[in-house]
Amino acid sequence: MTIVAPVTPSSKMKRSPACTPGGPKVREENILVTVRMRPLSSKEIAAYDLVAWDITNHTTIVSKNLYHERHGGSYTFDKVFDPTCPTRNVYEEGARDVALSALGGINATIFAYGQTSSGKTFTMRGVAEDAVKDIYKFIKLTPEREFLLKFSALEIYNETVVDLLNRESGPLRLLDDPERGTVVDKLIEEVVKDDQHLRHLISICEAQRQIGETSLNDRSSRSHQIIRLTIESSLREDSGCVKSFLASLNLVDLAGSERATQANTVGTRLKEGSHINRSLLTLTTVIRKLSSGKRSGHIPYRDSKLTRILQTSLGGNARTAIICTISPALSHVEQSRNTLSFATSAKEVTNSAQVNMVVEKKQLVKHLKEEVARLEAELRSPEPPASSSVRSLLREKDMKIKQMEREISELKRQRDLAQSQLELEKGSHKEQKASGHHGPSCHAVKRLSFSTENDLLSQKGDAKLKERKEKNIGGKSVNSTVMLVTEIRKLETRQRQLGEEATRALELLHKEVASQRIGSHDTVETIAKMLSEIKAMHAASFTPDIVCVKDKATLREEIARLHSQEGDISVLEEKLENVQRSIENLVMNLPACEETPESKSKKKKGLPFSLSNAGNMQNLIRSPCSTTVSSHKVMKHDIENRTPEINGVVSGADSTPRKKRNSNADENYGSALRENMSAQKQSSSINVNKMQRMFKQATEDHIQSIKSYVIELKERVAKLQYQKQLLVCQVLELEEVNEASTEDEAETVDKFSPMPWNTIIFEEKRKDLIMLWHVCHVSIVHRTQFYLLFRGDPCDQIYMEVELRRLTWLEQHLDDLGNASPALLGDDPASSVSSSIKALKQEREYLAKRVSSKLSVEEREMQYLKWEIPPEGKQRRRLQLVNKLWTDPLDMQHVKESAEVVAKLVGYCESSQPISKEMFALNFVPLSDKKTWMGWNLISNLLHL
Ligand SMILES: Nc1ncnc2c1ncn2[C@@H]1O[C@H](COP(=O)(O)OP(=O)(O)OP(=O)(O)O)[C@@H](O)[C@H]1O
Repeated sequence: MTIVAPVTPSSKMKRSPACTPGGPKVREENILVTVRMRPLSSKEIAAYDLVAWDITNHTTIVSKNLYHERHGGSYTFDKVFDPTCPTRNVYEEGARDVALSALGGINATIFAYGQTSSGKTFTMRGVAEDAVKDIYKFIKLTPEREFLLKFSALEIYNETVVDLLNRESGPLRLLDDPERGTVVDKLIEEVVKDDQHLRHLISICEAQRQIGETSLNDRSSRSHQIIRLTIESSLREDSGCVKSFLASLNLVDLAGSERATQANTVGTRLKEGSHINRSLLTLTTVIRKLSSGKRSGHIPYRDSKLTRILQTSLGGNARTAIICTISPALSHVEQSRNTLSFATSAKEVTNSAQVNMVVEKKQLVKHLKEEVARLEAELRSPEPPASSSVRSLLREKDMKIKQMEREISELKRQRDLAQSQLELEKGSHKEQKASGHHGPSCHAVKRLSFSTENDLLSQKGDAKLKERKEKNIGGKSVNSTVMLVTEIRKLETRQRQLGEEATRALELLHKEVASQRIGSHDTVETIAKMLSEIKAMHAASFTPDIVCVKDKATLREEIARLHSQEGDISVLEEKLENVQRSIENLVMNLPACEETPESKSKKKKGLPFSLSNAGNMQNLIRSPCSTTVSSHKVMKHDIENRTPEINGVVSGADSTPRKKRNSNADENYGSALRENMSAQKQSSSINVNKMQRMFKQATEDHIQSIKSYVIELKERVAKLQYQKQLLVCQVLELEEVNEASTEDEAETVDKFSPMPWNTIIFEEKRKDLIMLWHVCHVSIVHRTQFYLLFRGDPCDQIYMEVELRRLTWLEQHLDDLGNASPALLGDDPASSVSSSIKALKQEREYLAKRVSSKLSVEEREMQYLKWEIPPEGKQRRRLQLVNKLWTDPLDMQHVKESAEVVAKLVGYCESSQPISKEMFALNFVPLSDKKTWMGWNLISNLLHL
């Protein structure tokens, strides 16, 4: 067989290869998806199992639809291999092209996906063997290149990464490398000597891998295995090429998805199964998301170690082939269907593979040395290598440079001339000024402002002299301006040819002309500057009513500003309190006098914030109302309650009238006091009552004015505080959003961050929940009720989120317990995973007892048939039935049907009182009504571990 450079079948190419600027070619293509169906196993034959699938052609597989009510459908892939097909064919048509891409610098990944015992390991073993053969054949056929192969292998067992070449190194960490993506820390890489060595390394890994016996597979792989071959190749030394191809080939044998009941797993196997299913669920989710074109959205690569390590191979810089393996047996038809639907999604995923090039330092140094030597030799040789055309080109350039230099020096000369003329002119202006004559601009100003003076001058018979002088001065000015303008024109025509030097000269001349024409240029500039400063000051002193928040930085600045104002605010508040106290004192100490009912009501109305009305004041101060509205209210209030003569004085809310009003009030107050004193001193002919009224009036007015000022200030304080609160809230919200979007260890936060609720998100979250229920061995009654109650209504979101949070915590908790040493578990036997399983077992037994009472004979028979419960078996049929419920978290049909059966058994469907969603409220307190909610005791036991 001849090995040719790997190519992508043209049918698979989505786009013609694009050229990355300065980089390698990028090609976007779909994942290559093939399906392999193994023969019926001896066990299946012995159990008279039937073949449930037909392979109608090389690309299509169809369900035989033996259960007419549920099964059916046909699936098309890049290739479908029947049970008679040898692995060599599977490799050639489903993996070789991709595998050999690694030799040309393109990352490649081949993985086998399928149910347990479907033939993944069987297939991958053959694929690895064939790939090794082909790689070494290719190397042999490419003598011009030098190849360096490095081998590494790992397994992911119960979410722990282990080095298969060095098991003793313990669990390995995953690191994020900005360039290389996820990297397995301290994973050993062994340089491969030859094909025999490579085969040997692969066999070591096989021997090291976690294998366990399940009822479905005597040698079931309990871990995901990734064999990585890094291939670097460069042209041999004498070629002078410094770049090498560098790529990895990943051969991935996934652990199989399994139904706990079918695989009859308990204890360790069950825990393994949970982890396997979890990571496969993440893989499925990643593939589903990538296939639905949601590449820009969040792809949960980080939810499992498997997807983290394979990230590049899933929608990234790699070519990928997936071989999906299925069992032909009818007893596994649901799992096969799941595999096929995974394969269907995978077909839609596109990768953007590119050729990865590296520069070998050693080769680069060698290449540079050679280059230097060559140049040195050229220099030493008597005849310059440049051709005659190059020489003439150089001469031409030299001439041009010289010509430009000449032009520049000419321009410089002209500029100097213009400058010296200007100097001269300036000097003559000064002289004229000193001798009492005015320059043109000054003269013009004088003409405008003091035309009478000129009239006088002409009247004095000095007109001729003046005219001559004017002509002389003005003429000189005009001449020099014209000359300068001409210079500018000249320069402008040459400007295009002469770069910077001309531009600078031109600018200079422009300035000079400008200063000649506008004598007050500087003044204008100063004024403009002042204006802008004034504007800036205005803007700075203006505090916006509504703070426009654009980003977090703006917010932080705003908060800092408010913080800095806080000191002022507290001082202000203190002052306000003092003022308020003074006001209250004043009110208390008002001189006693007879009060008419009218004046009483006036007083009451006019003092809204006296002690008796303090509550009112609080309300006004706390509310974030608009200043204008409340101020307006107050002012209106003031005006309403002011005596006519004082109203006449007070006309507005600004400080000037206020001062005026205050001083008026002071005067009134003072005069009243004086009058009062003199009244006491003098005779009783003066009306004391009238005096007292005047005195009171003046005092009240004084108080009112202070009060309205105080109210205004307090409102401003309240408004500032409200603004600050608002900003702090906004910053917190922004920070939450930021944290949620950070793809880091805080992935869990992201998982629970609120996002727009739609059916797809609901379905995804529900799938996560179902898996978590399974992994945490949650009561199946609880699962049923939750499943049936929450069907995607937007208001269900909170319940889903809370349930997810709880279960994630619980899963973690159970995980920790699982990893803890017996000593750490303490004496309480209930604090373990096994107690949860036991509780679930008890629940199943309890439900099994209800099968006879809750299902009619016909219903029972139907269910037995549907759930494939044989008439005879070790266990009672009803327990067998219940044991089959809620056992496959990946199969949504199974979940739905399980929920329906459990609902019947607990009488959920009959219940006249619908279960309220609030019972799933934010705590796990067991409900007293066991009839409605019988699952709580079990789940609460679990959660109170
Ligand atoms: N195409 C095939 N032809 C013949 N026998 C096969 C084929 N595929 C698988 N088998 C046999 O089926 C059994 C299970 O296969 P294998 O161990 O490869 O399954 P698996 O999918 O890797 O299972 P697990 O996920 O449990 O590791 C093995 O005995 C294997 O030899």
